[in-house]
Amino acid sequence: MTENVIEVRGIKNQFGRHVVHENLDLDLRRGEILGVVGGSGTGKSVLLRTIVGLNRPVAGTVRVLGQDVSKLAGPAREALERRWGVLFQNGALFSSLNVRENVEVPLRAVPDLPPETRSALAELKVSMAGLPWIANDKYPSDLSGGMKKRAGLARALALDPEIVFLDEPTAGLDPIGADAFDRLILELRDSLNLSVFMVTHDLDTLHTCCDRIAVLAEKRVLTTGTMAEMLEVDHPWVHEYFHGPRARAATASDREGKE
Ligand SMILES: Nc1ncnc2c1ncn2[C@@H]1O[C@H](COP(=O)(O)OP(=O)(O)OP(=O)(O)O)[C@@H](O)[C@H]1O
Repeated sequence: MTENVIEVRGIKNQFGRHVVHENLDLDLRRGEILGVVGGSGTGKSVLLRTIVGLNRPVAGTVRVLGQDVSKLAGPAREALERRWGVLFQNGALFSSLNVRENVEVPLRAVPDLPPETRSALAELKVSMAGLPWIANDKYPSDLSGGMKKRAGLARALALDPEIVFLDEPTAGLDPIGADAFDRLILELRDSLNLSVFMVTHDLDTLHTCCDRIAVLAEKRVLTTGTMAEMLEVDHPWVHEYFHGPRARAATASDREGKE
């Protein structure tokens, strides 16, 4: 049986009187790339933040790698956090640090790691994220959007995580850059045995990368399944999303790519 690395059960998120999630359930299976989609404001980012413990839900539980996130504190909590990496939407790099130093930030939590080893490990992750050697010494302001994403990804990979969270990784990238990023995610998943939770609006990414898709609507995960299964879902938003003009273009380009 496939092991779940994330189990979200009965989550409720509410800000003031605004209920964002109610009774939301979701699983991430080990080794899969799960694409999380939904209309603007359906709470995709809030869900990601809830799973990594940056947002405390009003009700429900989140288990990551078998542990209840809300019940952990101190060193146990830090130990669990070291088993995942997050790429936030804009890369969330420290502007005063160069790329190598940004990637070194999570590595500073590792006790007794000599500075030269830390630096070498950071450079390895930078290269795994597909950046050239010279990028190590560049500051975020000198990087293109695609390079910033890759630097953010290198930092997410710094501690050899089992799970990677990606918040709209291809947003703002041109189609060629987005396609290259999709392929990088696939390669890294395969070579590092990652499980990937990816919030995305990008239909090409869903086609190229995702094993399963979860649709957020009506305050919960309305449905999950493969792309083929999504095409059969009889719900107005899901139908419009997966059968609309952009979906047709993505399907066509996917087919061309495979010919
Ligand atoms: N800290 C907060 N305080 C109050 N409201 C919040 C907070 N965080 C999120 N929200 C609200 O929760 C809702 C969901 O936000 P979220 O950013 O998760 O949506 P999303 O699905 O990721 O949207 P988009 O696709 O536009 O990025 C929005 O209405 C947002 O205003």
